[in-house]
Amino acid sequence: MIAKEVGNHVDDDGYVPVICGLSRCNKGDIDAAWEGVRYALRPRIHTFIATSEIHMRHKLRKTPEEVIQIASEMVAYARSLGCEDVEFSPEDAGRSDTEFLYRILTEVIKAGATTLNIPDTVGYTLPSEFGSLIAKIKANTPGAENVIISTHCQNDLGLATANTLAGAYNGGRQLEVTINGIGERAGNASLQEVVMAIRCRGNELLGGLGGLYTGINSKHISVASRMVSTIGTSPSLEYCNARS
Ligand SMILES: CC(C)C(=O)C(=O)O
Repeated sequence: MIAKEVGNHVDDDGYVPVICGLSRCNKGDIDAAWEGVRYALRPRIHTFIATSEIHMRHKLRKTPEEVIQIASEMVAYARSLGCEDVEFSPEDAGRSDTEFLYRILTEVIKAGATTLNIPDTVGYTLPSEFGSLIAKIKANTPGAENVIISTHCQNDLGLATANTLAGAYNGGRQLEVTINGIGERAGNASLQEVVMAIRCRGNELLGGLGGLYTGINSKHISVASRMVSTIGTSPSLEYCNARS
């Protein structure tokens, strides 16, 4: 329904939203995601697999080579369904070996990934580290110049917005955020904080890169924020409750 209704809406200025389905790196998930998004004018499949040592060894029980093979096969599989827009995430990238990230990202680009999303899944990095990770991925991943680099920052240490901005400063051109910062545990980077930081300081602070801007009409943010706050508690409250 979302794909058919929202995904077929063309704004007055010609903008059409991308409708994206998230899936683990397996055919069943990817088929289900494709079924959910395929009726949109701009469908996308976002597939992910963990790349940190701790996740590969204890959660996936796979070797790094097996993880690379699964990731590239599943990105190619998503493309083979007719989906021209495929996002790939190396889950727990913030705690992954950077050399391994370059290798897996190189392979998924070859397999057809169009966006590389870099998640700080457990909200562990500091802004300097996350910014440097984005810069290093851009510099050391062959083919990265032809895809969009994206950030996905969790807020466990209260740094999701700062990390997202550091990612943008270092070349991230898709920033994954949520209204009011809702999300797992302490939440994700907050849309309103990131949008307003870029709006207020993007030209000045990020001017060396030609200035940054978003296409978001900030006048609608407070209405959206109030609406979302009526249907759930805030991430920080959930986080405190979970720990008390
Ligand atoms: C699936 C990915 C993007 C994710 O949510 C995370 O790693 O936090």
